[in-house]
Amino acid sequence: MEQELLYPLTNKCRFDQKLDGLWDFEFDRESQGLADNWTAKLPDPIKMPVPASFNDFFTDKDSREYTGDFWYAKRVFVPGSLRGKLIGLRFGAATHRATVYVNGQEIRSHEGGFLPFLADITSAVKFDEENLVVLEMNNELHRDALPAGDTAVLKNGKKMVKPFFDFYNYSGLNRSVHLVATPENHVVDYTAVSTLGDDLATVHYTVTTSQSVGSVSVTLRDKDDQIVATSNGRTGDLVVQHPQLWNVRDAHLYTLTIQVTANDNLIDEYSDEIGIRTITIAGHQIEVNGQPVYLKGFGRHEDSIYAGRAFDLNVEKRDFELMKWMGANSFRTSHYPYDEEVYRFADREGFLIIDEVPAVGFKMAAASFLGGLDQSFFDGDWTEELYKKHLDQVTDMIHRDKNHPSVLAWSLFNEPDTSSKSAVPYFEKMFAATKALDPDQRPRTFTLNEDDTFDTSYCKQFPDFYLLNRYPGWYHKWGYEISDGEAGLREELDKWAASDIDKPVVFSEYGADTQPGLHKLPSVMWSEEYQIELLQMFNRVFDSYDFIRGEQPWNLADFQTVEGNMRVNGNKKGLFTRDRQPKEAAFYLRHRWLDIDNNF
Ligand SMILES: CCC[C@@H]1NC[C@@H](O)[C@H](O)[C@H]1C(=O)O
Repeated sequence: MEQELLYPLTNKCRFDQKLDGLWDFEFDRESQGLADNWTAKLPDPIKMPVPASFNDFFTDKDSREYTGDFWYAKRVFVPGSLRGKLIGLRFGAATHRATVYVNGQEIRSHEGGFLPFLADITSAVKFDEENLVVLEMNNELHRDALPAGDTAVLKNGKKMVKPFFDFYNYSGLNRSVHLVATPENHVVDYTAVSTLGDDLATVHYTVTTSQSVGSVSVTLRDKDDQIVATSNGRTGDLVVQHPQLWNVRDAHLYTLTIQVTANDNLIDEYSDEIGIRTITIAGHQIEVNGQPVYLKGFGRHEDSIYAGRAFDLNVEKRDFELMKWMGANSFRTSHYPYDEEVYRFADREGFLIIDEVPAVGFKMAAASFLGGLDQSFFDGDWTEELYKKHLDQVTDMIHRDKNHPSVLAWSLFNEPDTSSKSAVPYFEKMFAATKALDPDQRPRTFTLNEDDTFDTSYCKQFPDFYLLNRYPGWYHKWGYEISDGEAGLREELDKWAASDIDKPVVFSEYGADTQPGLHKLPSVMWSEEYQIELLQMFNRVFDSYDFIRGEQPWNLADFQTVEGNMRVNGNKKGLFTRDRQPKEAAFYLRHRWLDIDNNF
């Protein structure tokens, strides 16, 4: 669990320099790099862009599919002007695990390929000189790690990942690396939680500093840079008269500035943009500022050609333009926390985010889809170690993202195996352990997959609202049989309706693989016509039940997966192609969504 996850910035007290660009890179096929002193020098490196996944740059399959240890290295100049400060390297994401060395000194390790971590290199750094930064990394999948899978050893001795999930195991330094410097006495973390009154709002804040000395003052400014509230102390209330509330697709942000002073000297300063809003679940309604919202959006992936799972500001900008064009207002960070810039986009644009940890593949049926066993996942002897890593990553996700107004809820699993009783103790522990992590107490949930229905899931008691992944018309009752698929879906929803459950239901996945340009009259599966017919079927169902409070088809865009006889160079359920151009269904769904008010 990380102590310092604040987003880096440069100001009078702090220094932040992105180390994007070409790093040295080398596969360590024999896992001998450490023994052969690669921490001092990579023997025969190539150049590798950062941020980027290494996989798709290569033209040979051994490199693209490489599984095992690999190393990055870069010489980093640290200016002498930073003397007296804490010097760090902040990694946005190192997938899936890394150990950091500076000038040959081991600094720290980190497990978890989708969340940031800070390496304090103060003791190893040389000022006004180049410093050798080296990372030893590994991208193997294991059942006791997130995301879950296996790593097989082929007869030729090469390793190969067997994901229990449906996205490609893109690996590397997928997000930016920052050289950062902060004062020894600095702001480590803050929280800001809003409550609303009659034409006023109260932002209750807490500030954590690395040392107990020094005074803390907090100022809130509006978009015109006018001070609207101030307070002193490491905890307190900022009372805002006539607040401009953050709303869905009507975002208003304030700048919160924290200053640490001692003897009238400014020691540290940290600023961030926050939104004043509340999130509540009221019966079967999801409410923002006490107003019901209806979620229109997507499951997504951080995925694009060339750099794989790398965060790419250009792709993110295009994705938001597409989602706004569609009339969307939300998305799920399927199936892992995304780059921090994504949440800042959503804060500015007024999008709601269901923030998800990579607790994906916790289901042996998914593994059997890829040749695994058929036992219940939570019976495995790996669950104790898995739970530790799972809780660690939920904790860091909430710690990192808790101050974003866009974050609506936390998704603690994607499609876990809850149709076995052995899942219940694991869920009991996880939901109990995470209850108090979010100062804003946002709802917690997980997605129920195809096999985990109203009748078969043993874990319906845990989530604050339900996310349903349902695939009639694709994975079963497909083609001309889709009418039976609709009937079966309605039968299940009739049971939800007849039950005493009064919580919102959001459809978080449904869709059909569609080859762009494939047309058939009448339709056949994979044709653009069929994708529309399937969406029409789901929309008829959604419009029949008032407790359905959101629709997020799978997926915004086509994305890369492992090879398989059910994948045509990746998953094609996108409403847009992988290069972000619309399929016919995008126009159909846009027409529907532009007619549905955000507060419907
Ligand atoms: C029946 C499970 C569906 C599955 N759900 C998780 C996503 O990550 C996959 O891409 C999606 C699919 O197979 O299209």
